[in-house]
Amino acid sequence: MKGTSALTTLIGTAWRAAPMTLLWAFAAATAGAVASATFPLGFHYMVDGALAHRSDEITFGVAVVAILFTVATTLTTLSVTGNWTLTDRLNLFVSERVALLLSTAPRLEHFERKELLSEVDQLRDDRRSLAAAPRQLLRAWQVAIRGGVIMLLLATVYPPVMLVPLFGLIPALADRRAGRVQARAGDELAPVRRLIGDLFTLATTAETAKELRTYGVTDALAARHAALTEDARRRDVRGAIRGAAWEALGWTGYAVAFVGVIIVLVLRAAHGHTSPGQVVMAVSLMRRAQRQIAGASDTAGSLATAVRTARRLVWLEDYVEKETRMPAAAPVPDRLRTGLRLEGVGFRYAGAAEDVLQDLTVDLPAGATVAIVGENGAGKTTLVKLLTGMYRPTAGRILVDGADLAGISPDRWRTRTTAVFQDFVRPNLIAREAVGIGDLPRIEDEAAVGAALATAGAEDLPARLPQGLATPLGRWFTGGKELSGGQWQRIALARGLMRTDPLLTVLDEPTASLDPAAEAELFTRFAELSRSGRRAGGVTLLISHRFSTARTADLIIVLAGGRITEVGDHETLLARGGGYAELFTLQAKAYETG
Ligand SMILES: Nc1ncnc2c1ncn2[C@@H]1O[C@H](COP(=O)(O)OP(=O)(O)OP(=O)(O)O)[C@@H](O)[C@H]1O
Repeated sequence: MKGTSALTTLIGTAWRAAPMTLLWAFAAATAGAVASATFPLGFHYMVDGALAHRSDEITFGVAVVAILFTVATTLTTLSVTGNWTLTDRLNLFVSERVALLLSTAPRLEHFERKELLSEVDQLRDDRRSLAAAPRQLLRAWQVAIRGGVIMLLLATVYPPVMLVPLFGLIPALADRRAGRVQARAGDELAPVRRLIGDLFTLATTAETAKELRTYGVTDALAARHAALTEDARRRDVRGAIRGAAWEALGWTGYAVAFVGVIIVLVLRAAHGHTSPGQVVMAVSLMRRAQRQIAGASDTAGSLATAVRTARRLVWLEDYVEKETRMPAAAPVPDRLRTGLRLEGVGFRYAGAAEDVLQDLTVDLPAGATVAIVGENGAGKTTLVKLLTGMYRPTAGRILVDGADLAGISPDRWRTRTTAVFQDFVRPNLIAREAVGIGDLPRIEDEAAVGAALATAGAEDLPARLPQGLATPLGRWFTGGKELSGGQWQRIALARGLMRTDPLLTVLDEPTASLDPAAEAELFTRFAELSRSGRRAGGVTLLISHRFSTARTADLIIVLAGGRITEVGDHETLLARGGGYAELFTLQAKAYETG
């Protein structure tokens, strides 16, 4: 689907959203355009009537101007109101569509790859231009009608004058060129603007304020923000000047041609080939023609932005559709029989120079608790992203009971996985919902929410909240209750416990603000749940830097530099005396002496 048919889709949407408004706006725009282009006809009768001392002609001329001018202004005002109603409805539609598409794309690559991110940013910024597209099209329609009527009236004066509107092509083409120059400058600036926005958020958000002040980097951040803004401003101005130069060139060309035509008309009147009234009408019409051309080039510019944005929307629709479409999506098994298997799995982030994971082959047996340990940057979280289906391996495959995960719809796979991440979300919702969104169909189920909180070690939290589970959490609400870091963490854990029969449960260092004993106890609870739920054969995966927790897992995978260096249970790995044994002993000693 191309941009133009995307516009057709939008007009279709406008029709569905507000058919009567669209009809009304169209009718008012058409009648208003005819009336506003025709009223200079009255000047012709007024001037020639006055020169011939004919009062009936003067009266007719005055009536034509008065009636048509009033009709034109009234209809234009009314059609503008209709147009804005239309734009508002479409704006809502397009914003919802963009939000829905971005949030339902099954994988997260579009938030990662720079070229996709720029497309998404531009689409977010320009989405209003799409909503304005039907309004712009109506304006273009009015310009066409006015242009046609003006040409007809000019033909009655002196047919060659009909060519005058064509001179308007010179500035129109120059304006389009200027628009392209500015749009290119805008595209080039998109990444810089994103960075400026990020820096601004960083410098003005409560969550980051603490650390920034501690390290005294606020001034440096402000300086970086100022430097980037200045750079963006300079590039912006340069683009604007280049655009303005093109515009000036075009309009100078038009002015020369316009003055030339007026001289010709005056000479014709002097020789009696044209009446003075017709000259006045023609000059007025030519000025209106000039305004139509300026309006047309504005409309063309806005429509060009709308078409570009429509293409981006269509690209996003296609991208999400392609990502979601699975030729013959394999079903998610009801329960795991053999488990998950990594087979030569490798991964490289888009645009990165090196693989983050290489040749991982390991079995995660059904019902097992598995710990992944490894230094910072070893690739643990990346492996989780692959197992939860957010990203696809760039080499090898992940098997779910022997079936390739790539063949299972990511959405369906995700209904059977649950995860708690290190950088968990702190949703400003009421407490029940902040936990309940872990299993949407049961978001209102207080018993399930209470049970999840209890397993997460926060059974007493509702009693401490002023309105129990109905208490709004966070600072967004007036009267919302802000929680401590540890309390938010328990909420996140409870959220991760809402699903009762996951095939994969991931705990990616969600317990950083708990002490080692509390972390180990929580992991044991998750493991017990997983064992008691062995009917579904789910795998529980824990990422932790604490060996005291990892040791309780059925299977420990040691990752180093993106490769698996050791696999086995705690006893086996300890007996082997390798890297795991060394680090475990070191950590145990540190706890003893600490
Ligand atoms: N979005 C990304 N784009 C490019 N590279 C990334 C991205 N996320 C992570 N990496 C790189 O991948 C490597 C592994 O990162 P990952 O987050 O998987 O490590 P980790 O073992 O979970 O580390 P940690 O223990 O510090 O959380 C790192 O070198 C990191 O720089």
